[in-house]
Amino acid sequence: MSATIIDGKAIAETVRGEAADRAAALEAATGVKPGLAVVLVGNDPASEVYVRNKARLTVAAGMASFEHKLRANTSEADLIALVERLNADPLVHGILVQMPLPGHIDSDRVVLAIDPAKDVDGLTPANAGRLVLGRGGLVPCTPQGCIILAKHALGPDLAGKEALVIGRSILVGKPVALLLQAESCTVTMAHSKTHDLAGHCRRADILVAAVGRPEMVKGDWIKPGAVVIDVGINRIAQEGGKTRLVGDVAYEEAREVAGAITPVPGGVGPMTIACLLQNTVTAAEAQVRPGA
Ligand SMILES: Nc1nc2c(c(=O)[nH]1)N[C@@H](CN(C=O)c1ccc(C(=O)N[C@@H](CCC(=O)O)C(=O)O)cc1)CN2
Ligand SMILES: [Mg+2]
Repeated sequence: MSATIIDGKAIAETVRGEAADRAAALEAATGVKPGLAVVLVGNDPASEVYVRNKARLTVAAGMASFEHKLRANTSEADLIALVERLNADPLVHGILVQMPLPGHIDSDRVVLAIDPAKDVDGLTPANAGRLVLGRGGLVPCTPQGCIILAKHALGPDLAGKEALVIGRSILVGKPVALLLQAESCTVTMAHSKTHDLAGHCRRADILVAAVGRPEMVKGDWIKPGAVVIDVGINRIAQEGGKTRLVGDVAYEEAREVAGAITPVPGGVGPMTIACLLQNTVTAAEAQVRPGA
């Protein structure tokens, strides 16, 4: 049996369309155009591409985009001063500081400076706390994307499913585990110290791999019919000096066993920006109509 391929590109297009409709409705009703500020420090080539795509898709969704590109040697104090200016700017409803930051900057201190109402990455302690408590707030983008993709494969009710999350990062592993728990899944979090990872994988109806290790999850680790959500984006060298993108799952093997699987590229990645646009509209709506 060959798995259904979950088309993240097409699903992301639909989600971006919904964000564009909500942005247009907000502007028509209030005159306020949602605005997203993206801050990039340094010239990491992958980050430059992501930031460029964020700006392009923000404008395409009818929102305002503000790009701030800072030199790699920008001080932490200057970066925080920019974040504070963006917090106070009424045209900016969402602020995103592209990760990773250069090593001399403490990303925790920078994230802490972001107004939680504008924290469209959902990374501030206030929003992370709300997620733990199940009290709404802005939710990290990639984890939201993972849930949307899982529901495309399984339908809207994930209750009772065995879910395994490999990886415990603040950006993906921890929040996706909380979101799966909120969907009434039975959630296990695996990481580098987990014993018998393959055995845990074989019990999972939903497997989320977010570990950053190319093709680590093998086909024979997967429960037949499981939904596999591959968050990994690993660039590996090929013959002739070329590179190829692969996920954390050995795709060709896994698709023979899984019921549904996300490809890399074209799976989770496009959902990250689509959910960012949704969060930007959500943040703008809340700032324009507080308490609504
Ligand atoms: N502040 C943040 N920094 C980072 C985040 C984030 O959510 N917030 N996530 C990643 C990077 N990222 C967005 O910022 C991102 C990664 C990948 C994609 C994507 O569409 N990937 C494509 C493949 C792209 C390629 O060829 O390299 C895909 O998977 O199809 C979008 C956004 C880390 N930093
Ligand atoms: Mg650092």
